[in-house]
Amino acid sequence: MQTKTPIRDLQHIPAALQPLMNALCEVGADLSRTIQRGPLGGALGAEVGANTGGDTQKALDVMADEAFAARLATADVRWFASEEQDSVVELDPKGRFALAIDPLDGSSNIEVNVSIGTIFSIFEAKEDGDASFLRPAHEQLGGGYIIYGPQTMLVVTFGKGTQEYLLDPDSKQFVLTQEAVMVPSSAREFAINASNYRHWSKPIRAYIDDCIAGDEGPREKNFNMRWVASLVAETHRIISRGGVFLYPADSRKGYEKGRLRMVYECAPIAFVIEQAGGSATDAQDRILDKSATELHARTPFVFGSTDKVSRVAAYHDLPEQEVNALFGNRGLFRV
Ligand SMILES: O=P(O)(O)OC[C@H]1O[C@](O)(COP(=O)(O)O)[C@@H](O)[C@@H]1O
Ligand SMILES: [Mg+2]
Ligand SMILES: [Mg+2]
Repeated sequence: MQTKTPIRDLQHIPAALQPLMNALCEVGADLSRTIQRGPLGGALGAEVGANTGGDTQKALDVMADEAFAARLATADVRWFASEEQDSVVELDPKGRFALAIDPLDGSSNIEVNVSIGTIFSIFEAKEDGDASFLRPAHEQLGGGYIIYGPQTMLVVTFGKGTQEYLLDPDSKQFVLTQEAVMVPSSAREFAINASNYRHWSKPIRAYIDDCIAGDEGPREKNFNMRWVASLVAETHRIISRGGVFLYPADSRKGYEKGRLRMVYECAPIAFVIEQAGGSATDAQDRILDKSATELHARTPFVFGSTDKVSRVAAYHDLPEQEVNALFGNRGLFRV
């Protein structure tokens, strides 16, 4: 009898990466169950320490990190880089790949029963651990996320479109549900943590001011706003119904380059979004053309429908007097 693989439909996954992807999904399915059991399995949201970035580590962050590292050690992975570890770890000296991971994204939502996720990025391993990750993001072989929500899903790209899989709770396998995910271009929706308004740069404020001004402003139409505080959940909404996400740089100490991490958050999400027909920038320049300078480096991040991402960049090219103008007087973007 053939044994069941964690992913049922393997046809879009390059053969060399199938062991790695099956390992990721095996742990993802286990985590999904742990998350569903919530407090029945212990205090998943209990604070247990802090990581290199100074973020609080919760029990589930550490549990997820350990589970992925243990399982990936036998999945052809040489270098393992995690949000929860200070530096790159060598798992298998003979492994062909380097994998960067945010084992648990959206930690602040663990206790409140809101969608959280795992984000991962795959490169060919180099001799040096750091050099395997500090390279142009377009060199990724694969990137994606698992979302633990009402449904658990895998969304992934290997450079030939973006595919979506659903974890079937009956068979416990990830089943292919979409072969070519496309970001819809129609949504009038933006996602940003608006509590940071006073810390933003003028172009970001101007862009958001004009969205909020709705049909009375230069855009002459109304917009809706969302903020889940789970990057994976925001990505999944944008992949499903369009819109734009912004986590810009701001003037708070430690947020000079925004909050999100280039290697294991922004690079893989950018890859998934571009392969689904959308765009991803640092507010001006394409993320996939950039390289992280260090493992835990942050970058401003804007992604979603291409027209919206381009418009955010265009606000950065406005003459000073246009950016400063109250929305009612900003002429260049009148539709
Ligand atoms: O609390 P803020 O500043 O709005 O930040 C929310 C962002 O932080 C994150 O939770 C950071 O990820 P982690 O939970 O992996 O640290 C993102 O998922 C989310 O987009
Ligand atoms: Mg994260
Ligand atoms: Mg995390």
